[in-house]
Amino acid sequence: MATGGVNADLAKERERATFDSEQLTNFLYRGPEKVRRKRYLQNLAIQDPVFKKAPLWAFLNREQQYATALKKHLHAYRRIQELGITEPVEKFYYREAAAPHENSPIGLHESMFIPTIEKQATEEQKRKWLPLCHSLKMIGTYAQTELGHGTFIRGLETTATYDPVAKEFILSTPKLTAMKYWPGNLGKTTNHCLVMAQLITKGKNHGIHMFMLQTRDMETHQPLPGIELGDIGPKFGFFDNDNGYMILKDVRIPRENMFMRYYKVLEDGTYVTPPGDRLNYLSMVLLRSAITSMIGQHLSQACIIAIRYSAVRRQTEISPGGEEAQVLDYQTQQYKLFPALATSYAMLMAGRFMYDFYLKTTAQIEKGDLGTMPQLHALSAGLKAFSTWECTAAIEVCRMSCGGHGYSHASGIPKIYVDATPGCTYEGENTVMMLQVARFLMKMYTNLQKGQELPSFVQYMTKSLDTKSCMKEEVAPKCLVMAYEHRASRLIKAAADAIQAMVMSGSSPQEAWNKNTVPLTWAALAFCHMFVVKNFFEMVEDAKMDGQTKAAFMALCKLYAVNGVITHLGEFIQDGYLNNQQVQYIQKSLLDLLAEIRPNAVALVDAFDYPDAILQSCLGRYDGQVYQALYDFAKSSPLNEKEVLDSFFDYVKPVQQELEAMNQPMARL
Ligand SMILES: CCCCC/C=C\C/C=C\C/C=C\C/C=C\CCCC(=O)SCCNC(=O)CCNC(=O)[C@H](O)C(C)(C)COP(=O)(O)OP(=O)(O)OC[C@H]1O[C@@H](n2cnc3c(N)ncnc32)[C@H](O)[C@@H]1OP(=O)(O)O
Ligand SMILES: Cc1cc2nc3c(=O)[nH]c(=O)nc-3n(C[C@H](O)[C@H](O)[C@H](O)COP(=O)(O)OP(=O)(O)OC[C@H]3O[C@@H](n4cnc5c(N)ncnc54)[C@H](O)[C@@H]3O)c2cc1C
Repeated sequence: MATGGVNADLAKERERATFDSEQLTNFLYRGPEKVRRKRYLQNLAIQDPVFKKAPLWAFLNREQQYATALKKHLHAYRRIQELGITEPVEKFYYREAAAPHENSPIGLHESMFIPTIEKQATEEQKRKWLPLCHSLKMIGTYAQTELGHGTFIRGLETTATYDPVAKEFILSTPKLTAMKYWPGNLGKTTNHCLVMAQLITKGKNHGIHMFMLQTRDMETHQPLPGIELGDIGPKFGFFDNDNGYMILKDVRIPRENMFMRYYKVLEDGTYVTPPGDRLNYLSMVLLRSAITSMIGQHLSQACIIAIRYSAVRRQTEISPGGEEAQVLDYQTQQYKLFPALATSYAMLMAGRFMYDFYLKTTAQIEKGDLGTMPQLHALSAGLKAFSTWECTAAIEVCRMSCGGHGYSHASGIPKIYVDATPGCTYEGENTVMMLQVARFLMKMYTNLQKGQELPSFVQYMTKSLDTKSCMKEEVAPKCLVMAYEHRASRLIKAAADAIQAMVMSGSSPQEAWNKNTVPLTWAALAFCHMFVVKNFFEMVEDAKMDGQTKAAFMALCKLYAVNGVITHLGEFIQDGYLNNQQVQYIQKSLLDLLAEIRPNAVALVDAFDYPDAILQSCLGRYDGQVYQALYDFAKSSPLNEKEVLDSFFDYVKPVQQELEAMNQPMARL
């Protein structure tokens, strides 16, 4: 039954593209040399027999999924050291190819535990802990969230009480709600964690601080005395990770286990005031800064799968007796998939900006300049929330656009979705993050009213904005960006005015804030949306690539902006900024852009450059041989190992016999 070769429709798609997808790949990965290196590292992992031989996660139970993910990620960790790979992005390429769609049980060790030691520990602490971390003698995680509190971290209830006689902290879980609950890999994998706890010294509570806690014996891996911990059970996704719970019964740790780079408790219990507020929130900021790119990649994978499949899938004769159309030719299918594709590129660009901004700002913080921390916090919180909301919604659109096959794990999309969607919750629940952005924007608005200078990315607020759009029949990027600026400014002003009016008429600032959190999130969302649109246009304009590639890229960028206006039309027209005629221009532009992107759709997803071995999708295969792959997937289902299952004899047969007996004429008498 094997067909072989590249599916004819998909081959045609690649021939008709107006640009060379390799050019866009080079731009996405920052140059041809980096693309070569990425492919080299990915191939090394793909060819490694340890990874190659492992069974597909979809056919394993949870315990097996955990064990396989652990085995693969530990092997990858060792190989990365052997190969001398040190760049974070290169480690990422290798790991992603080594264990595609499998979340690392030592992921938080690498993404939060080690970076926190590097950034928040003293030189002495680093000397002691980092070598043990690198050799995996110490495997750690980030234990902050509790059963009762995840968002409001000032309300955490775990305590760290200093005993100046023993020169130790006593870590305690005073009540049920204070139990640590959710930290990744806390349950079974790790033997250490960073604990966030209320610091109490000399009878005074100084708020939450970070402590290093050993949870398990480093040889036997048994929990240490006074520590109860375990796995929290199966979840919506992240099956392969042991998110954990932990109860601390007066566990003593040495004074030196408090993270003391910025915060200090002296031997006699004196608390030394830190150089700035919220420096111990920096580990969260790191992950938030990385999430926008990460979620953009999740969506890009879903787009490859859905778009390649839509080019192969034929359904319904367009005219009676005629050929069935490729579903990608339906305008409605394009309206589902091309905005999703544009969103993935938009987020990859926003993620690129965000991570560079993080590196720049943290370099300043390292030098003691904390001035840009509020901007870093606002941008990382806002882009994390905006990107995870947009991308997870779009992944689900991609899944449904594959019809029934999208619902099967054979498509690969359900797993992408369940592992992406907690990004809306972890590292700061999205609504809460949007309200942090709003807090920053309100402050900027007040500063503006006082005539103060604003940071560059909110300077558009200082422009006296036109009341009418410059939009013409030829929908120009400049007018689109101005429309987004106008909408954001208007919504920021509306929220600020509403709060100010309530305060003027006697409400407290808190009351006025709490009665306006919905308009505040509208303002924050509009700000983030504008930021992403503007950044996308700027990055496309600055991109060094040939004219045809740039034109194809620009069409996507315009579609992202145009589609956003249509989706949020009410907010763009509420004050008459856009008139009926201009809205019609934008609607027409949307349809024109769908048609313009159509011939390039497959090339635009090929540019993401994901090998089949990473995608692991029967529908997203490069060769388009989806039907053979679906058949092979079905055949490999463990339910097919036996022709007749034991459950047939255990359950079906006895009930059949009982029913037969009940339905005998004699039995009814
Ligand atoms: C080596 C590279 C590795 C890179 C990694 C790469 C890839 C890995 C990526 C992903 C890994 C994949 C999977 C991992 C899977 C899961 C990991 C999940 C881990 C977690 O899930 S781990 C727990 C996270 N859990 C939270 O995320 C809690 C959210 N909750 C909060 O975060 C706070 O509770 C908040 C903000 C709601 C309120 O905090 P609050 O009550 O203290 O503050 P308040 O609202 O009163 O504001 C007072 C003043 O503080 C300012 N302020 C606040 N935060 C700031 C900050 N961060 N920086 C600077 N300023 C800040 C305000 O702006 C304001 O400023 P002002 O006064 O000037 O207005
Ligand atoms: C897969 C996964 C991995 C995780 N890994 C870790 C980890 O490694 N370490 C760790 O410490 N934690 C971890 N967490 C926990 C995670 O960080 C928290 O769940 C998250 O911060 C949200 O907090 P919460 O659960 O308390 O939500 P809640 O705050 O209880 O949210 C519930 C609802 O209340 C709303 N809400 C709450 N406060 C406000 C407010 N002030 N204003 C308006 N609305 C509000 C929210 O918008 C939401 O709709 C993980 C969670 C998941 C799902």
